[in-house]
Amino acid sequence: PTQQPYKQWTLNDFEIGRELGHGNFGHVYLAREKQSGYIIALKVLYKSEIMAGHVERQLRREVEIQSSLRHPNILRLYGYFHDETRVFLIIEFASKGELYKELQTKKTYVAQLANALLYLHHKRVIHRDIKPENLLLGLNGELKIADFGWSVKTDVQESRRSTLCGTLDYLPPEMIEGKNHDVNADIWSLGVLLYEMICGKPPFEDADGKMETYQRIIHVDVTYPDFVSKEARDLIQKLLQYKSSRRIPLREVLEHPFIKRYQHLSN
Ligand SMILES: Nc1ncnc2c1ncn2[C@@H]1O[C@H](COP(=O)(O)OP(=O)(O)OP(=O)(O)O)[C@@H](O)[C@H]1O
Ligand SMILES: O=C(O)c1cc(-c2cccc(F)c2)nc2ccccc12
Ligand SMILES: [Mg+2]
Repeated sequence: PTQQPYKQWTLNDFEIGRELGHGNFGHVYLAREKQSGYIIALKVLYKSEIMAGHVERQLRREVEIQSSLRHPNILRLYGYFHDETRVFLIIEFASKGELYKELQTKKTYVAQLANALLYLHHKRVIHRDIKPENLLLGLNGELKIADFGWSVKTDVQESRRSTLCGTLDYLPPEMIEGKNHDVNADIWSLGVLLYEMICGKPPFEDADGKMETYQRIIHVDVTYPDFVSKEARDLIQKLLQYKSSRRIPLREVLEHPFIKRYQHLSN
C-alpha cells in the first residue's frame, strides 16, 4: 500500500480521558491513540466558536507554526483533523501540567524559556503570548512553550492586526500601543515572567483595571520589593526596557549571574 505522508486521523482512533484544562476556545482532553497506545493531549475546538471569534486564520497559523517546530522545550503538535462541527489538535501531553501552578522561583525555567526563545527567534517566529498559563511542564519538569495561537513568522517587523484579548500583563509597550514589534517582544514577556516568579505577581498587575495596567506598562512603572536580590533586579531591568532594541539579548540572559549562579545545581 502507498505510504501515506500524513495519516488521516479520526476521533475513532482515540480513547478520550479526563479534561486537562480549557482556555478561551479549546477544551483539552487526555487521550490514548488506540493502535499504538500513545498518550497525547487532544485539543477540541468548535467550528462555530472559531467562526464567531473570527480566529480561523489564527488557528491555521497556530497549527502550521507549532507543527513545524522541533525543540525539547517546545510542545509538539503532532497533527490535526476535523469533523462536521469540531477541529481536533493532536498535541504532546505535558504530564506535569501548567507552570502557572508551580510559580516558585525556578532559575532553570528562565534558562529553558530563554533557550526555547533563542530557537524560535532563530526560526524567525515570535510567540507573542508568553505567559505562565502557556508554559507547560514535561515529564522531568522541563518547560514547554505551548499555545502558538498568537505566534507569527516574521522576516520584517510585524504590527498587530487582530484585537488583543485576555490579560495585558505580559505584553510589551509596543504591542499594547499597536506599534511595530519584533522578536524582542518575547524578551519583554520573559522579564515580566521572571519578575512574577520572584515576586509572586506580575509587575504591572491590573491594579484597578486595564487602563491602569496600560499606563504602568508604557511608563515601565516597576517597583521591586526589598527581598528582590541585586542580580535579579539587574536582569529584570535589562529585560523590561521600553525600547525593544535596548533589551538584553537572550545569549546574555543565559550568561547573567542571576541565571549562571544556579545552573550547576540544576544540571
Ligand atoms: N499538551 C497539554 N498537556 C497538558 N495540559 C495541557 C496541554 N494543553 C493544554 N493543557 C491544559 O489546558 C489549558 C488550556 O490549553 P490551551 O492554552 O492550549 O487552550 P487555549 O484555548 O489556547 O487557551 P487560551 O487561548 O486562553 O490560551 C492549559 O492552560 C493547560 O492547563
Ligand atoms: O470546515 C472546515 O474546512 C474547517 C477546517 C478548519 C481547520 C482544519 C484543519 C486545521 C485547522 F487549524 C482548522 N477550521 C475550521 C474553522 C471553522 C469552520 C470550518 C473549519
Ligand atoms: Mg492557553
